[in-house]
Amino acid sequence: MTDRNAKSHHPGKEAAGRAAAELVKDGNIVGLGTGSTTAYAIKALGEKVKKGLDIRAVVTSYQSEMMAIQAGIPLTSLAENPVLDIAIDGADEVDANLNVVKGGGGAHFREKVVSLSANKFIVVVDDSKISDTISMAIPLEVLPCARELVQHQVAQMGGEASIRPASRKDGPVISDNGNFIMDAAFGEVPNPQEFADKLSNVVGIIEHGIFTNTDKVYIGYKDGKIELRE
Ligand SMILES: O=C[C@H](O)[C@H](O)[C@H](O)COP(=O)(O)O
Repeated sequence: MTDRNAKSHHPGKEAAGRAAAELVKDGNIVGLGTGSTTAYAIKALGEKVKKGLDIRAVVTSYQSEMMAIQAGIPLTSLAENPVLDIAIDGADEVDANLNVVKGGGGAHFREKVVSLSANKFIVVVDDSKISDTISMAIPLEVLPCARELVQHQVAQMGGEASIRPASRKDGPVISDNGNFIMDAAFGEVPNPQEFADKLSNVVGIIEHGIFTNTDKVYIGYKDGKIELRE
């Protein structure tokens, strides 16, 4: 997993984020994901809004809310706009069939709600996120009182779920929705759709980090070049 607190400029992430921002059209309602790569898309959209682009955005976290406000992007909600034209978001791992794993920042629940509300779901990553097959531990948002039950059910599926420790406080990472974030290691996940369905049946998991609804992925490289997969 990348260093989430790294503040240094990342040309690959910037190239991918800016490329996705180019897809946004005047009048669009836009879903804004969370994380360091989406941050570049939010910045680029803010620059376009200052030049007259008329959009409204639905955020996926306190982080993207703060970034959008700072960038001057007008906000709306799914209550007011249940169907979004486009959602742009980062990912932690992308497989050869554009299945992605998200939730390295614990925001995948609202990110999934927003991505499934959008007509187009665009993923932005740097090339370090690409792999043939999903193999990272899958982030889970878990109801706190169900943590032991979730660990037990994940073990029955052949995995091992652990509570994600917070880095600047004692105890677990608490999501923006007030739940625990756990990470479940299963090794390689060769059939993400089937596996996602199984995880959705685990009682106590509010949402898992496997997304199978990606339309396009922009991959940014260190030299600023971009690759589009769709
Ligand atoms: O929970 C966090 C989100 O799913 C992020 O979009 C994902 O972790 C990728 O973040 P980054 O672009 O910072 O690597």
